[in-house]
Amino acid sequence: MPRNLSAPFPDAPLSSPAARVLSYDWPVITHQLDDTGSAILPQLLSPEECRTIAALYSDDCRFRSRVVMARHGFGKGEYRYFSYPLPAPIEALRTAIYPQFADLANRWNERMGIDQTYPADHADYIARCHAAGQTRPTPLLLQYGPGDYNCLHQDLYGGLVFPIQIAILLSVPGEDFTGGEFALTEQRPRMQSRVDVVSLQHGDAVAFAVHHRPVRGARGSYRVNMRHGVSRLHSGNRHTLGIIFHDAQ
Ligand SMILES: O=C(O)CCC(=O)C(=O)O
Ligand SMILES: [Fe+2]
Repeated sequence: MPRNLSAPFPDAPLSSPAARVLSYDWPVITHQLDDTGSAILPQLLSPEECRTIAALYSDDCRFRSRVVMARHGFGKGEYRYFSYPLPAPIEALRTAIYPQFADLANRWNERMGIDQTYPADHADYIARCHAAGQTRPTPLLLQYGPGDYNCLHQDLYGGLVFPIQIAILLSVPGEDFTGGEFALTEQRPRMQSRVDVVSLQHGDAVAFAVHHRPVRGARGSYRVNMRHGVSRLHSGNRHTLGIIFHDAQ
């Protein structure tokens, strides 16, 4: 990787985002994710790291594409997909977080009868994605202004799907922006949909189900259909970093 791509992020192993990943209580987080469909990783990024990553938005050479949501009926606001090589801390987070969720992802697929398994290392999973033609990186930066919103959606980019993803709030709620709440919906068979609003603080990550998740019922597990989105911003600007673990076709 050319050195200048990682230049804004001097290596500081003990305080790096990837090292911080190891300090979370993963059994508690994965239990909560399994139980409710989402879990918060408090302060995954420091205020300084949030600002540095949000500022990448205007750096054209970091990205493979830009999507203006209104043009596609996706909402209002825009996002950009990073190109490979990813900025060092984003690559490091993706690599460090994936193994923490791989077991739960395998258990979910088993319970839902989905015939996809996940190796312990992200590099091995990405090699599978690439062999299946899913070669384009999916981590993205999103940018919202006043009145912007993100319609309920699922981040599916081909047949291979890692069932959990994360989004990190890079802006300060109540200060940089108002409104703009992260929302999850759960569509249950023969029942009305349920919504969860996940209140995030600056630097918090939310881990959530991408597509389906299993819910325990009286006769074993049943599958619910998940979507996520962002409610309308009332004022200000909001940036998020999305980390999706499968690559795109
Ligand atoms: O801006 C947000 O909070 C949602 C981002 C999102 O849709 C994603 O990361 O996939
Ligand atoms: Fe998304």
